[in-house]
Amino acid sequence: MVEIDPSYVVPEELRPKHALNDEGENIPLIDLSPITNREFSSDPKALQDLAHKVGHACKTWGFFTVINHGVPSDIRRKIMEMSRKFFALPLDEKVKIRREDRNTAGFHNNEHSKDLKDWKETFDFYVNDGMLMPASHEPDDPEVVHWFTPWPHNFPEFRETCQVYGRECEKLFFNLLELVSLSLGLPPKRLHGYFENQASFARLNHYPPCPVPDRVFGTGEHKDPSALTLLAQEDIEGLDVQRKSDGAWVRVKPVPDSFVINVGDVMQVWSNELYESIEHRAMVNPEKDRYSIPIFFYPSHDVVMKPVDELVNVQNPSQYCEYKAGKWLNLRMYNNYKKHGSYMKMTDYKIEA
Ligand SMILES: O=C(O)CCC(=O)C(=O)O
Ligand SMILES: [Fe+2]
Repeated sequence: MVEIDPSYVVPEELRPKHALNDEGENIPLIDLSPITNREFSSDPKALQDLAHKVGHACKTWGFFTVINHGVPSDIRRKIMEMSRKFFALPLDEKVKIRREDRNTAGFHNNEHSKDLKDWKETFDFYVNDGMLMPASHEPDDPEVVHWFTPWPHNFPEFRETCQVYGRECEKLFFNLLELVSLSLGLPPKRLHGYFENQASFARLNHYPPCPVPDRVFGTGEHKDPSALTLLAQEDIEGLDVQRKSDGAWVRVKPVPDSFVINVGDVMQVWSNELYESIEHRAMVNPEKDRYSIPIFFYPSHDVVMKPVDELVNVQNPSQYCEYKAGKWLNLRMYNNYKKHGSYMKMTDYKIEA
């Protein structure tokens, strides 16, 4: 048997169960051309239909794939190319821009999900570089600091491409946010203000081939902290999603030039659990390098997270304690990094029934 570094090996009882193939009738595929091909408001019926599809996908799966989304394919191809080039740099170059304790931007090859090392290397960058974040997760500490991305030296094309890609995905994100808001019966721009000084970040993931793919996770089973995540993957599959109806793991079939969208923890709170953040993971394979790029759209640090008022009433009381968005992200990063038990969950902030 091939031996690998034991810190990657998943204990027998937690070994990933094989995922079912997504045969098309599973994770919803949504064509966004009604909003990308014309003015958003020009056809209210098409818009409502689309919002309905998005709402149904959020409720039943928490995941859906979008096509005709408006993000130019050449920009997407370009960032995948830059990602390959970056990870092909010598390790001693990459570690010069290694991520620090809380400020997670930069290179990392030691990612833990639930106390295990993930079989991957990553580079994180902020969509709004230099954004404000709380200095610590302590609720009473008022200090805020700027978080910057440590960009690789002498590689301006990499930085430019990442920044342009972030801006393009942001447009798609705001379109999706309108659809999600409409699907919840809210005004289309009801949630936009929460992203004025957004703490969103993108992650380039590189999963090298693994001789024992059934004994490791590329990215361990987890939920995203975001409001929504937009994930670009290529034709090498590996993303598995836990089906809400029966808990089975389902492999997401890569659709060319699509994005996989998922509901994150913040949306779960805003929607007072009408929509749930769903567990997912990435698996690796024995022969091929796999690259993926999630962007986690996250609100401004000073936004107080709680279910939106319109969705709370006597029949549906708020299920969550109020918590500052930046404090929560900071706490989750801190706990992940320090390897304190399993990762932070939004459900830790549920109001006891
Ligand atoms: O690589 C993938 O397909 C998924 C990665 C992921 O879920 C994450 O980085 O949060
Ligand atoms: Fe994720």
